[in-house]
Amino acid sequence: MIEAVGLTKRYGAKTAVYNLSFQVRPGTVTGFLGPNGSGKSTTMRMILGLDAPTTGQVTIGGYPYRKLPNAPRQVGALLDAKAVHGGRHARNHLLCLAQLSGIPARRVDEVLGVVGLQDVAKKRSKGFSLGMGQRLGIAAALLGDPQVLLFDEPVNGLDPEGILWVRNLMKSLAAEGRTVFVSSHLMSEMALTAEHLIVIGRGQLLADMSVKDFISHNSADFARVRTPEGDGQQREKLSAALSEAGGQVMPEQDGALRVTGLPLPRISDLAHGADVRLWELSPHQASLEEAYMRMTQGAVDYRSTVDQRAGLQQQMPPGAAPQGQMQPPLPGQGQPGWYAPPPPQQGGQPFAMPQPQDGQNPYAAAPQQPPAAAPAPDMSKRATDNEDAR
Ligand SMILES: Nc1ncnc2c1ncn2[C@@H]1O[C@H](COP(=O)(O)OP(=O)(O)OP(=O)(O)O)[C@@H](O)[C@H]1O
Repeated sequence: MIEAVGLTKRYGAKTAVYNLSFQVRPGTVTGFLGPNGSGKSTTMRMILGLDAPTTGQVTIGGYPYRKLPNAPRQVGALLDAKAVHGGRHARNHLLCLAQLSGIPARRVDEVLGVVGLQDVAKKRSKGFSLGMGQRLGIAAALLGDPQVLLFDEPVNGLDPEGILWVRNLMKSLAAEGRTVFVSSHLMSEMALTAEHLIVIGRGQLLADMSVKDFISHNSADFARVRTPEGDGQQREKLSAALSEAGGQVMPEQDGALRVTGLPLPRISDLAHGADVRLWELSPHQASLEEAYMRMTQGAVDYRSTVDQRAGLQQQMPPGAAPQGQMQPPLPGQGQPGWYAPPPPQQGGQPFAMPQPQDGQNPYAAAPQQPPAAAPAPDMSKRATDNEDAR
């Protein structure tokens, strides 16, 4: 098990990680999520003893990495697949690592087979593609047959077959009872790979829960309802009936209505009662990506005054429309990358604020102006992050 307690890392005036406490348990794949620059790599480096915490501690099986007996055989990691001597053959690279840790040479051939590089074992790694480099990095992580594995963006550069292979590999390692901690920006992939999530934003813990709970806490299931095309009157009539019955109705770009707060049979009955024909009535579950974007967009809303979309979202939460009156679509609404505000059960909170662990939550006191101890928001980078989200 990996355990972080009050982990904080400052680089001069920059706080990369602040008061982070979490556990990564064996037997499941734990995903590590957070926007660019949120502190994931810094946290992983501290777990691996490559960076010293400013305060707090992180242990593996009860020991800091540097005090762990026979660490390379207990912990394997892929941090930066490019950190390889490019002039060496893949096999020689692994042989060097194996010799340093007292691992027998036959294990090198085993892991080359596991990652599918046996045919290029005698090729210099500088000629490797991004995906081949990732496979070599994964082979190095597996070399000591460790119980604890950390992977920073393992699917980076892999083709679909490679992504599927990594997914199955992570799951099978966890199923063997190992501790598997993996970061990724690919939400769809994380949803298929991880069972548990640790989400950080600006170096602080935002969520530590199962994928299932994360999605249900940060999104709302909804129904999509479609009336006959070109019949705006029917659509308005249905919208009024649904709103009157307590539903939240939002028009989508393609003319459908997104409804929350009413079960499907009730929507059907209300449509029938209003004499409105339906062309579509379908249930939809929010994706991990949607839940994640809501949470992290919410974090951006909380800080930024430059994100126009944030302002729009705050002005028009779901259900804010007067009863029976349909709001026009928000700019971008219904387009890929548009994410509705958090569901009403979150009480309008922009995101699940981390609870103070030592009474010093830096965001609680002055939400718009973090004190020096807190990770300072990088406004230029945040704007770029939001561009990515769109
Ligand atoms: N050695 C360092 N010196 C100064 N600042 C650093 C150093 N390492 C990281 N940082 C800063 O700490 C913050 C967290 O960086 P980190 O690389 O841990 O984030 P990340 O979540 O891994 O990002 P990404 O998803 O982009 O890989 C960033 O603002 C980064 O610029």
